[in-house]
Amino acid sequence: MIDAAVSQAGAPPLVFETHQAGAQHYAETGEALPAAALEACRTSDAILFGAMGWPDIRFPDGTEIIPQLDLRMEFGLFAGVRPIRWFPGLPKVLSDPRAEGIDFVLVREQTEGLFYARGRGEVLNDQEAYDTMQITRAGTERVTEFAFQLAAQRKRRGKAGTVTCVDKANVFSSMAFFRKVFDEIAAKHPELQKDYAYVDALALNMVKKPWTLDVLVTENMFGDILSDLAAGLIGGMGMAPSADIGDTHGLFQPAHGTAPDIAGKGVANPGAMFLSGAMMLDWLAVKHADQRLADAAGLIEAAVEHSLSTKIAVPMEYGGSANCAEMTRSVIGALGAVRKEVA
Ligand SMILES: NC(=O)c1ccc[n+]([C@@H]2O[C@H](COP(=O)([O-])OP(=O)(O)OC[C@H]3O[C@@H](n4cnc5c(N)ncnc54)[C@H](O)[C@@H]3O)[C@@H](O)[C@H]2O)c1
Ligand SMILES: CC(C)[C@H](C(=O)O)[C@@H](O)C(=O)O
Ligand SMILES: [Mg+2]
Repeated sequence: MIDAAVSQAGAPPLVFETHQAGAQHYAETGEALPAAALEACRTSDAILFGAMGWPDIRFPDGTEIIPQLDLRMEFGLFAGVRPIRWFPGLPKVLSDPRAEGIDFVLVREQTEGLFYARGRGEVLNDQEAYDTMQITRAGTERVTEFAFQLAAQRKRRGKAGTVTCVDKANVFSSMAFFRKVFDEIAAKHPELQKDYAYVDALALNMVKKPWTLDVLVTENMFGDILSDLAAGLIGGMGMAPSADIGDTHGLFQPAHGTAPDIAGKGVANPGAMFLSGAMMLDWLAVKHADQRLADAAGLIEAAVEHSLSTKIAVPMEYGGSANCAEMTRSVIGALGAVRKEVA
């Protein structure tokens, strides 16, 4: 898919190197993220990551295999960028016609928050267990600044230019601190708007009036939960891409997991993987100042939309009959059609 789009956009071919990692690889070899794979991630221009978690990440001996969390920490991938957009052909989960205007981006802090507790949690005894939330000034500043930069880009494309701080500042000191730092960063962007929402109320409004949302910035665990809720607004995880962005590295992966309930049947919707690939090309286009890579990203997005809107292939996830291979063929086939439209 990516090769075809890159070629049709007239960009030089990307060089792919494939490495194994994850829970299944660990079960087979005793290694979760081999040194060569980690080194390849470090030295590559970008990391395209499959969904991980086969069928669970926790092994009977207590070992946890979550290479994506390791990579977020290793490369400081602090911004989890999770866009949600409705386009024709996606299920209309909400009956309100304004739901066709759903187009927002969740920016999830990914190096601290409640995930700080990973590997540090304590089960004191059979009655008590603790996990600690960490919010730092540096961590909050960089993710909030990222969210404002993103809102500025979106404003140039006609969006509202509003960043909403999603927290629980009414109860937790750590979250009140998150909001305070958010405010300081917001003050540096007077041309953009800021807003606040408690995470519980935001969850309500994400379902009641998601078309009012633009850019959301939030703590790690809240972002994890809200990004699945958000995907539900467009029919499920199958069109929910994700980009994990740091100062030097970018990792691109669908927001969904390994879908054990349907695994092995060939029925998964590959859309989130395609759109994650498009996010990677967009990011590489900026990194290399090469518009052709952005064009390739645009072709993939347009081909996914064309394939769905013309109902050439309706994924099983949405009650249609197209399996993963058929969806893939349909979207690759649509690349040619959309290129002619663009030309
Ligand atoms: N980014 C990741 O790698 C990631 C994300 C979430 C979960 N996981 C891991 O994946 C495993 C399964 O987790 P889970 O079941 O809670 O979440 P999941 O995202 O794998 O699945 C949730 C639901 O969405 C459906 N679904 C997901 N992707 C789909 C697709 N492409 N097409 C159609 N339907 C799709 C599944 O069938 C399931 O009903 C766990 O080990 C978990 O830790 C990994
Ligand atoms: C699998 C899990 C560790 C991961 C997370 O919690 O970040 C996933 O749910 C995600 O959304 O990327
Ligand atoms: Mg998740």
